[in-house]
Amino acid sequence: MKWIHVKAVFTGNDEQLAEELVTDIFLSLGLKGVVCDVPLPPPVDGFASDALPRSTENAISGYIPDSDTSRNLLSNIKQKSTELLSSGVTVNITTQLVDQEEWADSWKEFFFVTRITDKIVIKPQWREFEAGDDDLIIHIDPGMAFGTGTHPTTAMCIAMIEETLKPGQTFLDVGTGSGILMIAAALLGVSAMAGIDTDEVAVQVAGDNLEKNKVDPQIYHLAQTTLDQYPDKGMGPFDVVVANIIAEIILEIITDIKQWIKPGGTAILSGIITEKKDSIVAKLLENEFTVTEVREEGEWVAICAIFSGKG
Ligand SMILES: C[S@@+](CC[C@H](N)C(=O)[O-])C[C@H]1O[C@@H](n2cnc3c(N)ncnc32)[C@H](O)[C@@H]1O
Repeated sequence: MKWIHVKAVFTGNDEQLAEELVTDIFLSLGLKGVVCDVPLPPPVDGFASDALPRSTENAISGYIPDSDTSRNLLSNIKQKSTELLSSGVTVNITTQLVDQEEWADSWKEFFFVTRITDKIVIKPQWREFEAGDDDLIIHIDPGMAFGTGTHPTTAMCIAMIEETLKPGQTFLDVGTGSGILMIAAALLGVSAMAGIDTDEVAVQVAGDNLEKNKVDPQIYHLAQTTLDQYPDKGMGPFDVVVANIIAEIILEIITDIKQWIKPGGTAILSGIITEKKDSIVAKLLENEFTVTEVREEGEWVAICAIFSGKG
């Protein structure tokens, strides 16, 4: 099936009002997949700065089916957009014909089979891969959640988990995203694990991915929560606690991690930019952790630390 991709580039003295008015036209006329693409502030701590380029113009886009009625619908969109001139909003509409598959799956062409360590390989569902005898395969569909495994912060976490986690140990993933680190932990023989995220969608996507990877639901618990609110489900304290979140949040939760890690347990902290490394190390030392490794890749730092306190 073919769709018409309709894009409205707009300008206005009050850009927020302009955005609302143009979005309203798209939604009221029933366009599908409406996306707002406006210049945003730079990503926090550079997360995803290497992903898609940030927009330089204000645009709303959406899709209408390519059918007999699409010409009428298009002229309706154009007319309503012209009427916005009286509110000081100028809109320029352009269209492009696309295939349904092209629309739904366009991002997938950028996601390949990726070997993270000698053992662990990440395989998107739609790619072919012939696994070796010792390969551990993570099947992943990130959907709307962070965590394809190709980001250096995730890749460093996976490598550190592989080096740290022993079969039969317990694992906590703070900020689980797509659930990718929990799947790695399951492949490495974890006996029980918990994953939490503040984002409802992430918790849902993580659940789907754990199921796709056939992880036994008896061994894990997922929750939408912060660590300080995490209800004890009888799994903790944990042998290994991972948090791949931005440095500001890691700084805040180190005292909570202390409550959930076993004495002698390992914390793996990632998502830290170089400038924030020293503040994280200092906070760990203040909280009875011994830093055993600082790994760096480009501007990203991952830290491994052993908890030497009583918990
Ligand atoms: C960078 S992603 C990491 C995803 C995945 N663990 C990985 O390594 O690829 C960080 C995740 O942490 C979640 N998050 C942010 N702040 C949080 C908090 N205070 N507590 C728990 N999760 C949080 C976000 O919603 C996001 O899914």
